[in-house]
Amino acid sequence: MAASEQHYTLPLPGFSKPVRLLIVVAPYYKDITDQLVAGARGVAAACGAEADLVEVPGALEVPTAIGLAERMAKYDGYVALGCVIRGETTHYETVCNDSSRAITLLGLQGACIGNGILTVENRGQALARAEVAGQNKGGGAAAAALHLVALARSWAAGDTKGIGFRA
Ligand SMILES: Nc1c(NC[C@H](O)[C@H](O)[C@H](O)CO)[nH]c(=O)[nH]c1=O
Ligand SMILES: CC(=O)[C@@H](O)COP(=O)(O)O
Repeated sequence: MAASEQHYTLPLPGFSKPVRLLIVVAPYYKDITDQLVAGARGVAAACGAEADLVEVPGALEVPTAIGLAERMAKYDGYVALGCVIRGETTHYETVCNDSSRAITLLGLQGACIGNGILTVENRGQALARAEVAGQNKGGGAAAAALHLVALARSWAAGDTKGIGFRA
């Protein structure tokens, strides 16, 4: 897969203090989310970050797990992974909208979260986006979380010329 189809860039190198990520995965479609997890772990390893993993039943529980973990203040960032495939009813909209909105709200409250919950029409779309050799959306979500961690750390250190700012 051409790297150009993997729509993310790794955060700038050089985390001086180890980064601890928590991957929260909803293995509703485990064969698909296993690819997302592999992609996220690959990016975390490439950036020297540690990554723990917890499972929840479905995408609707992912933000709750992140909120619980954030209160423990044990992790620097979070990778939300899952796969939501449209069914016969409107429940698809609920699962997609409520999980993504809750994750966004947690981010606005200061949690560094990359959202790799796929919201797709069918398995083919899911596989194309989950496969590490494909669009690697799990890797992209991990990169997003790490970018936010780097940004938060650079600003906390008073560095406004680092990541996120351009001279
Ligand atoms: N249909 C999908 C779900 N549905 C389950 C919900 O996420 C939730 O676990 C349930 O409503 C209990 O609160 N979850 C997915 O991750 N993917 C789906 O396609
Ligand atoms: C995304 C969903 O919740 C969906 O898979 C549930 O299927 P259905 O709408 O047919 O009940």
